[in-house]
Amino acid sequence: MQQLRDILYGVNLIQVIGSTDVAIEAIVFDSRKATANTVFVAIKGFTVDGHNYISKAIELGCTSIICEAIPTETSEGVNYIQVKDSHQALALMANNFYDEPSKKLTLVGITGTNGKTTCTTLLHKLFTQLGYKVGLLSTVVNKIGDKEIPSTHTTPDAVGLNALLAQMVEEGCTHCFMEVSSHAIHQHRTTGLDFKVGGFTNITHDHLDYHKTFKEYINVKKSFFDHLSKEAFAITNLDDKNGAVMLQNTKAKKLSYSLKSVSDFKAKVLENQFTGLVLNMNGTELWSRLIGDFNAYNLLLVYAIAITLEEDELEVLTQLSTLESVDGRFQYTKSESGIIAIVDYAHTPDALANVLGTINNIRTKNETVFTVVGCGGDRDKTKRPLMAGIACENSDKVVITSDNPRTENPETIIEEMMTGVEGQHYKKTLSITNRKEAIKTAISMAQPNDIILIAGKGHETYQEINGVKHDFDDMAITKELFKKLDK
Ligand SMILES: CC(=O)N[C@H]1[C@@H](OP(=O)(O)OP(=O)(O)OC[C@H]2O[C@@H](n3ccc(=O)[nH]c3=O)[C@H](O)[C@@H]2O)O[C@H](CO)[C@@H](O)[C@@H]1O[C@H](C)C(=O)N[C@@H](C)C(=O)N[C@H](CCC(=O)O)C(=O)O
Ligand SMILES: Nc1ncnc2c1ncn2[C@@H]1O[C@H](COP(=O)(O)OP(=O)(O)OP(=O)(O)O)[C@@H](O)[C@H]1O
Ligand SMILES: N[C@H](CCC[C@H](N)C(=O)O)C(=O)O
Ligand SMILES: [Mg+2]
Repeated sequence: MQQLRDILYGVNLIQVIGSTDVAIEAIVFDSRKATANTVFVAIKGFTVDGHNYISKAIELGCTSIICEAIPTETSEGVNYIQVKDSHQALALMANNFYDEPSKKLTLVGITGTNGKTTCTTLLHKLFTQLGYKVGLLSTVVNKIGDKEIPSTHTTPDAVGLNALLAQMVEEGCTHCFMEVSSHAIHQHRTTGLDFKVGGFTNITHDHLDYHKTFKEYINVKKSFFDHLSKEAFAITNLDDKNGAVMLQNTKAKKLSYSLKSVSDFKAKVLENQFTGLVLNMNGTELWSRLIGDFNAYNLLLVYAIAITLEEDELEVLTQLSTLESVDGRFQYTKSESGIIAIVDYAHTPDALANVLGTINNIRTKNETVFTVVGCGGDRDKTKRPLMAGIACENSDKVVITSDNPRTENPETIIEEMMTGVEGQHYKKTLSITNRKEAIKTAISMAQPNDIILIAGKGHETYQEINGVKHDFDDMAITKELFKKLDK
């Protein structure tokens, strides 16, 4: 049990009605989880206002409420603490409640539109191989050492986040590598954390449903660096148009990486094939199994962070060259007959164009490029025709199929995708609703050296149809089909 007054340390208080001398067992921000020994933080959300649920929390026995506005009718025996910003209060309280776990390990945060999962996962693998027990907070999975904890968000909520960091500390982790999403920065999920390193990958148009303008999206990402301490390191990508802007107002020690301009950490792509990359990494040759130009940036940022954290350069380079691709991120496999398959999580028009751009960059012009792609149900419908159009423009043959139909009719989704296929592209397009059949068909049509991109589901291990998650793993299915083919 902790005293409420102690966990309010650093929070901008406006007024206290009642007392802060109360023992607290947990912080909750969902009234449904409130009990007698919890403090309920009322948050104005996008769907509802948590302030409307204060009375519900009290009904469940809660006697301490943090809010931005004191209710007009207050209850006897309840402590109301008015704060300027509930989101911020929640994060600072969570930090205090768990005794500032971020200060007890080396916390590294990666932000940017693309590459966060890849870089944090590579860092987790690298530091594990360097002999440390380390934590990972990512879109795909959270990890404490090798122990996996399912992940629901790219960046967990402030309470869950500090709880996981505390668990990492307790279980002996020396470092934690985490993805910092723009939503998380905006919602103060990472406020108050003591980052030792902040890394920036890149920024392109994304999440504009949330951030409204690109300028606002840039400013939100930049505010992560604005809040780093002067003891921290901020590492940016100078090849990104907005890379320098990110560090404009940071107090942290500024570092940069680039493939194209003068910077603290430099790399050059010497070879870029489906078998991997050969890079000149700050003067030393490095072979990597990761594929595509963009992975040169990811490897360079990972290297820069390891060197900044004073790891031995030779050891870092040796271990880096053993790392394999991250699940569902440009993941490569090849049949015995020589058909290449790439599984990638690209589920937006921009990501699909990027992945196909990378494939077309590496291919020699003799092979056929197949794309197997679908779009998720109950999600943005405007992307459907765009993704089909992009698949057709950038590949030789396209199999339009299902992703996670969720509650929608998969055939309707496919029809909507097909509206984006222009007349001259019809003859290269097939539609097969069953995703496994679609992959099988592409494989049956492919010749040795042809390339099949299976896009949209990446690391996902299920296909959600009408509320039921059926086992489904693009890579496992592809390998199984390859095996049958090779028999
Ligand atoms: C848009 C967004 O980020 N929404 C997040 C937000 O939800 P919200 O604002 O809609 O919450 P709300 O339903 O209006 O409720 C407001 C408050 O009232 C409370 N409430 C509600 C009902 C009730 O009976 N009692 C009660 O107390 C809620 O617990 C909440 O505190 O706050 C919730 C609680 O923390 C989050 O779970 C939720 O994430 C949703 C599920 C989500 O999908 N978020 C995505 C967009 C997201 O965060 N993505 C990024 C990465 C994206 C990427 O890079 O691809 C991520 O970091 O995962
Ligand atoms: N540095 C990069 N630049 C551009 N594209 C990248 C980069 N790294 C990975 N990608 C591609 O972008 C997609 C997303 O990669 P990744 O999952 O690492 O990014 P993320 O930032 O974690 O995304 P999310 O917002 O989904 O969490 C993948 O399709 C991958 O192939
Ligand atoms: N986390 C995102 C990714 C979707 C990936 C794609 N496979 C789909 O189901 O649409 C979402 O749920 O919108
Ligand atoms: Mg991610």
